[in-house]
Amino acid sequence: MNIAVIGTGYVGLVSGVCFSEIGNQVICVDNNEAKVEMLNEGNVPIYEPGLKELMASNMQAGKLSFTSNIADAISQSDIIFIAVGTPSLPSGEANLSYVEQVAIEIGSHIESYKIIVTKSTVPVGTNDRVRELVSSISSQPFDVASVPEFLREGSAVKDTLNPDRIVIGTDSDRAIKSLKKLHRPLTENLIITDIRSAEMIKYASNAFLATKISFINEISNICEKVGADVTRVAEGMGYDKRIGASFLKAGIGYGGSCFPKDTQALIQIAGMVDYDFRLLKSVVQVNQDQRFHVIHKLEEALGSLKGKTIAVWGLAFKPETDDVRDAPAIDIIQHLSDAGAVIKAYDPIATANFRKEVDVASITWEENPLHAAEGADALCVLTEWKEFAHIDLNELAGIMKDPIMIDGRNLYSAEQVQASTLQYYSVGRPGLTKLEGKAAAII
Ligand SMILES: NC(=O)c1ccc[n+]([C@@H]2O[C@H](COP(=O)([O-])OP(=O)(O)OC[C@H]3O[C@@H](n4cnc5c(N)ncnc54)[C@H](O)[C@@H]3O)[C@@H](O)[C@H]2O)c1
Ligand SMILES: O=c1ccn([C@@H]2O[C@H](COP(=O)(O)OP(=O)(O)O[C@H]3O[C@H](CO)[C@@H](O)[C@H](O)[C@H]3O)[C@@H](O)[C@H]2O)c(=O)[nH]1
Repeated sequence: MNIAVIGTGYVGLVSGVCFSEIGNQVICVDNNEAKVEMLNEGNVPIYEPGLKELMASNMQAGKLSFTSNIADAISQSDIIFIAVGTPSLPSGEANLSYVEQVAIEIGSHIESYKIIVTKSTVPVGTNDRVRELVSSISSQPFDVASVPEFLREGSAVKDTLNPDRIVIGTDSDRAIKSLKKLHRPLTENLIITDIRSAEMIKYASNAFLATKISFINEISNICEKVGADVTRVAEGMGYDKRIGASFLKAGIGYGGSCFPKDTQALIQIAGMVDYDFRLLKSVVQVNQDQRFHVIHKLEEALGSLKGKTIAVWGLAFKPETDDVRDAPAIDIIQHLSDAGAVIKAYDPIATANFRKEVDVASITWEENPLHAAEGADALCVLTEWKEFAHIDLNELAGIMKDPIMIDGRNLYSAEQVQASTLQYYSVGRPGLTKLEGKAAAII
């Protein structure tokens, strides 16, 4: 089939590459000409395992190309995917201006029947708006559909080629037939719904996953006070198939370009119809507070942070990505700097992006984790990169001024911690916390 994908962010680029991989002819469009030039040279603007190789082989096979000319892409395609950003407005609502702009451009260039599919995460009613905008400009025949995207950064290619399900929301039999044919090589689990339900499925899924994370983070806070181990609690809960083991890792709260934005947007969507989504508001508040538990633990260990040197390992919002959008590290580092600390930061790949996000004077950007830790009063682990997991904790303790570690991701095992001389603080595992000369704070 002939596909146009508009927007070459995570979703557009990965979807475009994967659609070509399963045998379609794909043109990806972006209005950022520098990005298009880079992509045409075979360079990938994001770090995503496996993407560069797959993109190169499909470009070479003549199945995938990039352009900034939307008219060309539309004329050569049967199905047009809208995959532009829907960032938060200051109110928390989704900013639909990019989606609307694309709808207007499609309306201006459409010359024959097309299926217009929204892949961007959009509030209920947006596909109706796309339909209205296109038909206000053009009298050509078209159908609209909502096919939300569920990929995760860091495993985006794998998720796209092996999805748990594909949701297809449309009111057109013709669109259902084509979209089923397009997606069937990826999975047999195709969920056909009305458009509004499809739009809602995406927000409800992200809000539910965010709720699981805030839930386990609150459990971890209670574990710290009652002397239970949250990792064992999550394991014990996860064997119950009704609960499931995933998204029960306690830590420093969720970040990234989706959960923070989509939870806020769903609160706004509910508010528009006079519904107070109290549960989700609490999820957001718990998540914001959880970021600062790292600071509280540092203060417990060091007292005032003024003039203290704090090493930070990990800036990306999760491992295997260089994306730092709404990374908890942004809030934490800003707070450390405001408290008068000097920061030595290291991330395997996200430093360049992070430097564009924070404007903090008292920070140095280190080339490797041990350089960052050298001479530090304490170390905070904010992203669970694999390269940190294998570091010799005794060697680490030996180069720090004070061997204090706040492990915000529960990266280290009980054995590793107990064999080390670190003064160690975890998330919800108080039995491992070694306070100077005192027994762990277990009630
Ligand atoms: N990032 C993720 O992991 C993820 C996963 C699932 C769903 N989503 C959703 O998918 C959507 C896209 O997210 P993203 O992270 O890929 O976005 P992004 O902001 O990284 O990329 C959007 C791209 O669209 C381009 N663009 C904007 N206006 C355009 C126009 N008029 N014509 C052509 N190109 C245009 C931009 O230049 C940019 O390259 C959002 O709604 C997001 O919520 C994202
Ligand atoms: O048990 C867990 C799982 C995740 N996280 C954090 O949650 C955030 C989001 O992680 P993840 O969901 O793996 O990454 P995203 O790439 O943001 O993917 C989410 O957001 C995308 C955009 O909507 C959706 O497509 C995906 O299905 C959804 O998982 C990160 O900060 C993680 O550190 C935890 O703290 N504990």
